[in-house]
Amino acid sequence: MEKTEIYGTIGPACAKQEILTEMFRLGMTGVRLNMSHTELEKCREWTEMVLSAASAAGIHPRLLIDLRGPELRIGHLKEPVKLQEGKGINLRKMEEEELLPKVLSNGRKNSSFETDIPVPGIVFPYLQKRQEVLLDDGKIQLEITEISEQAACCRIIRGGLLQSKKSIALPGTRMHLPALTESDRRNIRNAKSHGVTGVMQPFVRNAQDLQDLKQELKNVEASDLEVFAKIENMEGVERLEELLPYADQIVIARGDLGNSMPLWELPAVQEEIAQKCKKAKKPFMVVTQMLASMEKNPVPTRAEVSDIFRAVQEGAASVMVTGETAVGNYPKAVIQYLSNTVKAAKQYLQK
Ligand SMILES: Nc1ncnc2c1ncn2[C@@H]1O[C@H](COP(=O)(O)OP(=O)(O)O)[C@@H](O)[C@H]1O
Ligand SMILES: C=C(OP(=O)(O)O)C(=O)O
Repeated sequence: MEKTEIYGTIGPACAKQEILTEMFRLGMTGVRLNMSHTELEKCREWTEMVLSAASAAGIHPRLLIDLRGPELRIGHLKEPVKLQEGKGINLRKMEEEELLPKVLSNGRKNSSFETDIPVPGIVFPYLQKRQEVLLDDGKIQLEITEISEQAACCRIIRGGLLQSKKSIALPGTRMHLPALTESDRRNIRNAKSHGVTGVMQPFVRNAQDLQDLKQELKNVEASDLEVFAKIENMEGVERLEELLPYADQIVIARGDLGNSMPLWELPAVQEEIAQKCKKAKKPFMVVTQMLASMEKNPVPTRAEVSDIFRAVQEGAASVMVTGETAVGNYPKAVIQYLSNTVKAAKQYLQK
Protein backbone atom coordinates (compact mmCIF):
# COMPACT_ATOMS: atom_id res chain seq x y z
CA MET A 1 0.00 0.00 0.00
CA GLU A 2 1.19 3.52 -0.80
CA LYS A 3 2.16 5.90 1.97
CA THR A 4 -0.68 8.17 3.18
CA GLU A 5 0.29 11.81 3.63
CA ILE A 6 -0.93 13.38 6.88
CA TYR A 7 -1.58 17.12 6.68
CA GLY A 8 -2.32 19.65 9.40
CA THR A 9 -3.42 23.25 8.82
CA ILE A 10 -1.21 25.85 10.45
CA GLY A 11 -2.94 28.55 12.50
CA PRO A 12 -2.58 30.40 15.79
CA ALA A 13 -3.08 27.21 17.85
CA CYS A 14 -0.06 25.33 16.51
CA ALA A 15 2.31 27.99 15.13
CA LYS A 16 5.00 27.33 17.69
CA GLN A 17 8.27 25.58 17.02
CA GLU A 18 7.89 22.94 19.73
CA ILE A 19 4.27 22.15 18.87
CA LEU A 20 5.01 21.79 15.14
CA THR A 21 8.10 19.65 15.83
CA GLU A 22 6.02 17.33 17.99
CA MET A 23 3.28 17.19 15.33
CA PHE A 24 5.88 16.08 12.76
CA ARG A 25 7.25 13.50 15.21
CA LEU A 26 3.74 12.18 15.73
CA GLY A 27 3.28 11.50 12.02
CA MET A 28 2.41 14.76 10.25
CA THR A 29 4.08 14.82 6.83
CA GLY A 30 2.80 18.13 5.48
CA VAL A 31 1.29 21.48 6.37
CA ARG A 32 -1.42 23.54 4.70
CA LEU A 33 -1.38 27.31 4.91
CA ASN A 34 -4.82 28.76 4.20
CA MET A 35 -4.45 31.95 2.15
CA SER A 36 -8.05 32.95 2.93
CA HIS A 37 -6.74 34.40 6.17
CA THR A 38 -3.38 35.83 5.20
CA GLU A 39 -0.85 36.64 2.45
CA LEU A 40 2.24 34.50 1.96
CA GLU A 41 4.60 37.47 2.23
CA LYS A 42 3.37 37.98 5.81
CA CYS A 43 4.05 34.34 6.73
CA ARG A 44 7.85 34.14 6.62
CA GLU A 45 8.03 33.35 10.32
CA TRP A 46 5.51 30.53 9.97
CA THR A 47 6.98 28.97 6.83
CA GLU A 48 10.49 29.03 8.32
CA MET A 49 9.12 27.49 11.51
CA VAL A 50 7.46 24.68 9.54
CA LEU A 51 10.70 23.89 7.70
CA SER A 52 12.86 23.94 10.82
CA ALA A 53 10.34 21.93 12.90
CA ALA A 54 10.21 19.30 10.15
CA SER A 55 13.96 19.19 9.95
CA ALA A 56 14.19 18.74 13.75
CA ALA A 57 11.83 15.77 13.38
CA GLY A 58 13.77 14.38 10.40
CA ILE A 59 10.98 14.99 7.88
CA HIS A 60 11.06 16.50 4.39
CA PRO A 61 7.71 18.26 4.65
CA ARG A 62 5.11 19.05 2.06
CA LEU A 63 3.99 22.65 2.34
CA LEU A 64 0.77 23.57 0.55
CA ILE A 65 -0.75 26.98 0.04
CA ASP A 66 -4.52 26.91 -0.27
CA LEU A 67 -5.36 29.83 -2.54
CA ARG A 68 -8.10 32.23 -1.58
CA GLY A 69 -9.68 32.30 -5.04
CA PRO A 70 -12.44 34.76 -5.81
CA GLU A 71 -13.50 35.66 -2.31
CA LEU A 72 -16.98 34.43 -1.49
CA ARG A 73 -16.83 35.55 2.13
CA ILE A 74 -18.04 38.68 3.82
CA GLY A 75 -15.40 41.12 5.08
CA HIS A 76 -14.36 42.03 8.60
CA LEU A 77 -16.92 43.11 11.15
CA LYS A 78 -15.95 45.27 14.11
CA GLU A 79 -17.81 42.78 16.25
CA PRO A 80 -20.24 39.91 15.61
CA VAL A 81 -23.64 41.20 14.43
CA LYS A 82 -26.90 39.82 15.75
CA LEU A 83 -29.31 39.47 12.83
CA GLN A 84 -32.93 39.28 13.90
CA GLU A 85 -35.61 37.59 11.84
CA GLY A 86 -37.97 40.11 10.19
CA LYS A 87 -35.58 43.05 10.58
CA GLY A 88 -33.53 44.70 7.80
CA ILE A 89 -29.79 44.78 7.08
CA ASN A 90 -27.66 46.26 4.31
CA LEU A 91 -25.01 44.51 2.24
CA ARG A 92 -22.28 46.97 1.28
CA LYS A 93 -19.89 46.55 -1.66
CA MET A 94 -16.38 46.35 -0.27
CA GLU A 95 -13.12 47.43 -1.80
CA GLU A 96 -10.21 45.06 -2.68
CA GLU A 97 -8.02 46.35 0.19
CA GLU A 98 -10.71 45.40 2.70
CA LEU A 99 -10.29 41.72 1.82
CA LEU A 100 -7.46 41.24 4.29
CA PRO A 101 -7.51 41.74 8.04
CA LYS A 102 -5.54 44.79 9.08
CA VAL A 103 -3.79 43.75 12.26
CA LEU A 104 -3.07 46.64 14.59
CA SER A 105 0.10 46.81 16.67
CA ASN A 106 -1.88 45.63 19.70
CA GLY A 107 -2.89 42.52 17.74
CA ARG A 108 -6.56 43.52 17.34
CA LYS A 109 -8.16 43.60 13.94
CA ASN A 110 -9.00 46.94 12.38
CA SER A 111 -12.17 47.48 10.38
CA SER A 112 -14.11 50.30 8.81
CA PHE A 113 -17.37 48.42 9.37
CA GLU A 114 -20.13 50.17 11.30
CA THR A 115 -23.59 48.77 10.61
CA ASP A 116 -23.58 47.22 7.12
CA ILE A 117 -22.23 43.85 6.06
CA PRO A 118 -19.24 44.22 3.71
CA VAL A 119 -19.60 41.94 0.68
CA PRO A 120 -17.03 41.32 -2.11
CA GLY A 121 -17.54 43.53 -5.17
CA ILE A 122 -17.47 40.50 -7.49
CA VAL A 123 -20.78 39.31 -6.02
CA PHE A 124 -22.60 42.59 -6.71
CA PRO A 125 -23.39 42.13 -10.42
CA TYR A 126 -25.31 38.96 -9.50
CA LEU A 127 -27.53 40.53 -6.83
CA GLN A 128 -31.13 41.28 -7.70
CA LYS A 129 -34.40 42.10 -5.99
CA ARG A 130 -36.09 39.18 -4.15
CA GLN A 131 -32.93 37.11 -4.39
CA GLU A 132 -32.00 34.74 -1.58
CA VAL A 133 -28.60 35.28 0.07
CA LEU A 134 -27.10 32.68 2.42
CA LEU A 135 -24.45 33.59 5.00
CA ASP A 136 -22.27 31.39 7.19
CA ASP A 137 -22.82 28.14 5.30
CA GLY A 138 -26.56 28.71 5.09
CA LYS A 139 -27.16 29.34 8.79
CA ILE A 140 -28.39 32.87 8.01
CA GLN A 141 -30.83 33.62 5.20
CA LEU A 142 -31.61 37.04 3.70
CA GLU A 143 -33.84 38.29 0.92
CA ILE A 144 -32.92 41.35 -1.11
CA THR A 145 -35.62 44.05 -1.08
CA GLU A 146 -33.81 46.99 -2.75
CA ILE A 147 -30.63 47.16 -4.77
CA SER A 148 -28.28 49.95 -5.87
CA GLU A 149 -24.73 49.94 -7.26
CA GLN A 150 -23.02 50.09 -3.88
CA ALA A 151 -25.53 48.47 -1.51
CA ALA A 152 -28.37 45.99 -1.21
CA CYS A 153 -31.12 46.24 1.43
CA CYS A 154 -32.22 42.88 2.75
CA ARG A 155 -34.89 41.38 4.95
CA ILE A 156 -33.63 38.82 7.45
CA ILE A 157 -35.50 35.57 6.86
CA ARG A 158 -33.46 33.36 9.22
CA GLY A 159 -31.38 35.24 11.77
CA GLY A 160 -28.32 34.40 13.85
CA LEU A 161 -25.04 35.78 15.10
CA LEU A 162 -22.88 36.74 12.13
CA GLN A 163 -19.09 36.82 12.52
CA SER A 164 -16.36 38.20 10.25
CA LYS A 165 -15.24 36.38 7.08
CA LYS A 166 -18.15 33.93 6.96
CA SER A 167 -19.22 32.50 3.61
CA ILE A 168 -21.74 34.17 1.32
CA ALA A 169 -23.68 32.18 -1.28
CA LEU A 170 -26.35 33.00 -3.85
CA PRO A 171 -28.30 29.76 -4.34
CA GLY A 172 -29.05 28.94 -7.95
CA THR A 173 -26.66 31.57 -9.34
CA ARG A 174 -23.64 30.42 -11.33
CA MET A 175 -21.17 33.25 -11.02
CA HIS A 176 -18.56 33.79 -13.71
CA LEU A 177 -15.57 34.41 -11.52
CA PRO A 178 -11.92 34.50 -12.54
CA ALA A 179 -9.90 31.43 -11.51
CA LEU A 180 -7.11 33.48 -9.94
CA THR A 181 -7.18 36.84 -8.19
CA GLU A 182 -4.35 39.35 -7.78
CA SER A 183 -3.75 38.01 -4.28
CA ASP A 184 -3.48 34.44 -5.62
CA ARG A 185 -0.95 35.56 -8.23
CA ARG A 186 1.15 37.31 -5.57
CA ASN A 187 1.13 34.19 -3.39
CA ILE A 188 2.06 31.95 -6.32
CA ARG A 189 4.94 34.31 -7.16
CA ASN A 190 6.26 34.04 -3.60
CA ALA A 191 5.64 30.32 -3.19
CA LYS A 192 9.04 28.87 -4.07
CA SER A 193 10.96 31.29 -1.88
CA HIS A 194 8.93 29.99 1.11
CA GLY A 195 9.59 26.31 0.43
CA VAL A 196 6.04 25.67 -0.81
CA THR A 197 5.71 22.29 -2.56
CA GLY A 198 2.11 22.45 -3.78
CA VAL A 199 -0.81 24.75 -4.52
CA MET A 200 -4.44 24.01 -3.70
CA GLN A 201 -6.92 25.69 -6.04
CA PRO A 202 -10.37 26.27 -4.51
CA PHE A 203 -13.74 25.76 -6.23
CA VAL A 204 -12.26 24.25 -9.39
CA ARG A 205 -15.05 24.27 -11.99
CA ASN A 206 -13.39 23.09 -15.19
CA ALA A 207 -10.10 22.22 -16.89
CA GLN A 208 -9.57 25.87 -17.83
CA ASP A 209 -9.30 26.86 -14.13
CA LEU A 210 -6.44 24.38 -13.69
CA GLN A 211 -4.83 25.38 -16.96
CA ASP A 212 -4.85 29.02 -15.78
CA LEU A 213 -3.12 27.96 -12.56
CA LYS A 214 -0.57 25.88 -14.44
CA GLN A 215 0.16 28.76 -16.80
CA GLU A 216 0.68 31.09 -13.84
CA LEU A 217 3.06 28.55 -12.23
CA LYS A 218 4.95 28.37 -15.52
CA ASN A 219 5.14 32.18 -15.74
CA VAL A 220 6.98 32.29 -12.40
CA GLU A 221 9.11 29.19 -13.06
CA ALA A 222 7.25 27.15 -10.48
CA SER A 223 5.90 24.36 -12.69
CA ASP A 224 7.41 21.79 -10.35
CA LEU A 225 4.84 22.68 -7.65
CA GLU A 226 2.10 20.10 -7.31
CA VAL A 227 -1.45 21.12 -8.22
CA PHE A 228 -4.26 20.11 -5.86
CA ALA A 229 -7.74 20.61 -7.35
CA LYS A 230 -10.34 21.26 -4.64
CA ILE A 231 -13.75 19.88 -5.49
CA GLU A 232 -16.10 22.14 -3.53
CA ASN A 233 -19.34 22.29 -5.51
CA MET A 234 -21.43 20.29 -7.96
CA GLU A 235 -19.76 21.91 -10.97
CA GLY A 236 -16.48 20.34 -9.86
CA VAL A 237 -18.14 16.97 -9.22
CA GLU A 238 -19.89 16.95 -12.59
CA ARG A 239 -16.70 17.82 -14.50
CA LEU A 240 -14.25 15.70 -12.51
CA GLU A 241 -13.12 13.61 -15.49
CA GLU A 242 -11.98 16.66 -17.46
CA LEU A 243 -9.98 17.91 -14.44
CA LEU A 244 -8.05 14.72 -13.82
CA PRO A 245 -5.26 15.23 -16.39
CA TYR A 246 -4.42 18.69 -15.01
CA ALA A 247 -4.27 17.89 -11.31
CA ASP A 248 -1.61 16.02 -9.34
CA GLN A 249 -4.18 15.36 -6.67
CA ILE A 250 -7.96 15.77 -6.34
CA VAL A 251 -9.17 17.18 -3.03
CA ILE A 252 -12.56 16.10 -1.69
CA ALA A 253 -13.12 19.37 0.21
CA ARG A 254 -16.10 18.30 2.26
CA GLY A 255 -16.60 21.64 4.01
CA ASP A 256 -17.87 23.58 1.04
CA LEU A 257 -18.89 20.50 -0.93
CA GLY A 258 -21.25 19.59 1.91
CA ASN A 259 -22.95 22.98 1.52
CA SER A 260 -23.88 22.32 -2.07
CA MET A 261 -26.18 19.34 -1.38
CA PRO A 262 -28.28 17.90 1.43
CA LEU A 263 -25.65 16.65 3.87
CA TRP A 264 -26.88 13.05 3.76
CA GLU A 265 -25.85 12.91 0.11
CA LEU A 266 -22.23 13.85 0.84
CA PRO A 267 -20.89 10.36 1.71
CA ALA A 268 -22.06 8.96 -1.62
CA VAL A 269 -20.53 11.89 -3.51
CA GLN A 270 -17.25 11.33 -1.64
CA GLU A 271 -17.36 7.67 -2.63
CA GLU A 272 -18.15 8.55 -6.26
CA ILE A 273 -15.19 10.95 -6.49
CA ALA A 274 -12.89 8.42 -4.80
CA GLN A 275 -13.94 5.67 -7.24
CA LYS A 276 -13.42 7.88 -10.29
CA CYS A 277 -9.97 8.91 -9.03
CA LYS A 278 -9.02 5.31 -8.34
CA LYS A 279 -10.13 4.23 -11.78
CA ALA A 280 -7.99 6.97 -13.33
CA LYS A 281 -5.11 6.21 -10.92
CA LYS A 282 -5.28 9.81 -9.69
CA PRO A 283 -4.30 10.35 -6.04
CA PHE A 284 -6.95 12.07 -3.92
CA MET A 285 -7.19 13.77 -0.55
CA VAL A 286 -10.03 13.68 1.99
CA VAL A 287 -10.36 16.80 4.15
CA THR A 288 -12.57 18.61 6.67
CA GLN A 289 -14.13 17.63 9.97
CA MET A 290 -12.13 14.41 10.21
CA LEU A 291 -11.61 15.12 13.91
CA ALA A 292 -13.83 18.20 14.35
CA SER A 293 -14.82 17.40 17.94
CA MET A 294 -11.14 17.58 18.90
CA GLU A 295 -11.19 21.37 18.47
CA LYS A 296 -12.71 21.26 21.97
CA ASN A 297 -12.10 17.72 23.27
CA PRO A 298 -8.87 15.74 23.79
CA VAL A 299 -10.42 12.50 22.47
CA PRO A 300 -12.28 12.06 19.14
CA THR A 301 -15.66 10.42 18.66
CA ARG A 302 -15.95 6.82 17.42
CA ALA A 303 -17.61 8.19 14.29
CA GLU A 304 -14.58 10.38 13.55
CA VAL A 305 -12.02 7.58 13.73
CA SER A 306 -14.34 5.49 11.54
CA ASP A 307 -14.40 8.34 9.01
CA ILE A 308 -10.58 8.28 8.86
CA PHE A 309 -10.61 4.49 8.46
CA ARG A 310 -13.07 4.86 5.61
CA ALA A 311 -10.88 7.42 3.80
CA VAL A 312 -7.94 4.98 3.97
CA GLN A 313 -10.17 2.12 2.82
CA GLU A 314 -11.34 4.22 -0.15
CA GLY A 315 -7.66 4.67 -1.08
CA ALA A 316 -6.98 8.30 -0.09
CA ALA A 317 -3.39 9.36 -0.80
CA SER A 318 -3.71 12.16 1.77
CA VAL A 319 -5.88 13.12 4.70
CA MET A 320 -6.00 16.60 6.13
CA VAL A 321 -7.33 18.39 9.20
CA THR A 322 -8.17 22.12 9.20
CA GLY A 323 -9.53 23.98 12.24
CA GLU A 324 -8.55 21.05 14.49
CA THR A 325 -4.89 22.08 14.32
CA ALA A 326 -5.32 25.75 13.25
CA VAL A 327 -7.49 26.91 16.13
CA GLY A 328 -8.25 23.78 18.20
CA ASN A 329 -7.14 23.13 21.77
CA TYR A 330 -5.29 19.86 21.08
CA PRO A 331 -3.27 20.12 17.82
CA LYS A 332 -0.72 17.48 18.88
CA ALA A 333 -3.35 14.95 19.97
CA VAL A 334 -5.20 15.56 16.69
CA ILE A 335 -2.15 14.48 14.68
CA GLN A 336 -1.58 11.53 17.00
CA TYR A 337 -5.15 10.25 16.49
CA LEU A 338 -5.09 10.98 12.76
CA SER A 339 -1.76 9.30 12.17
CA ASN A 340 -2.40 6.30 14.42
CA THR A 341 -5.85 5.70 12.95
CA VAL A 342 -4.41 5.80 9.43
CA LYS A 343 -1.67 3.37 10.49
CA ALA A 344 -4.12 0.98 12.14
CA ALA A 345 -6.40 1.09 9.10
CA LYS A 346 -3.53 0.27 6.76
CA GLN A 347 -2.36 -2.57 8.92
CA TYR A 348 -5.86 -4.03 8.92
CA LEU A 349 -6.33 -3.59 5.17
CA GLN A 350 -2.97 -5.21 4.41
CA LYS A 351 -3.85 -8.35 6.35
N1 LIG B 1 -3.25 31.66 8.35
C1 LIG B 1 -4.13 31.84 9.35
N2 LIG B 1 -4.03 32.90 10.17
C2 LIG B 1 -4.91 33.09 11.17
N3 LIG B 1 -5.94 32.25 11.44
C3 LIG B 1 -6.08 31.18 10.66
C4 LIG B 1 -5.18 30.90 9.59
N4 LIG B 1 -5.58 29.76 8.98
C5 LIG B 1 -6.66 29.33 9.65
N5 LIG B 1 -6.97 30.19 10.66
C6 LIG B 1 -8.09 30.07 11.61
O1 LIG B 1 -8.46 28.71 11.70
C7 LIG B 1 -9.83 28.53 11.31
C8 LIG B 1 -10.00 27.18 10.64
O2 LIG B 1 -9.13 27.07 9.53
P1 LIG B 1 -9.68 26.65 8.10
O3 LIG B 1 -10.60 25.50 8.24
O4 LIG B 1 -8.51 26.50 7.21
O5 LIG B 1 -10.46 27.97 7.69
P2 LIG B 1 -11.87 28.26 7.02
O6 LIG B 1 -12.85 27.23 7.48
O7 LIG B 1 -12.17 29.64 7.48
O8 LIG B 1 -11.59 28.16 5.54
C9 LIG B 1 -10.13 29.74 10.44
O9 LIG B 1 -11.50 30.03 10.38
C10 LIG B 1 -9.31 30.82 11.12
O10 LIG B 1 -10.00 31.31 12.25
C1 LIG C 1 -10.88 22.53 3.11
C2 LIG C 1 -11.93 23.22 2.71
O1 LIG C 1 -11.79 24.54 2.34
P1 LIG C 1 -11.94 25.81 3.30
O2 LIG C 1 -11.21 25.53 4.60
O3 LIG C 1 -11.32 26.92 2.53
O4 LIG C 1 -13.40 25.99 3.54
C3 LIG C 1 -13.26 22.59 2.55
O5 LIG C 1 -14.17 23.27 2.03
O6 LIG C 1 -13.42 21.42 2.93
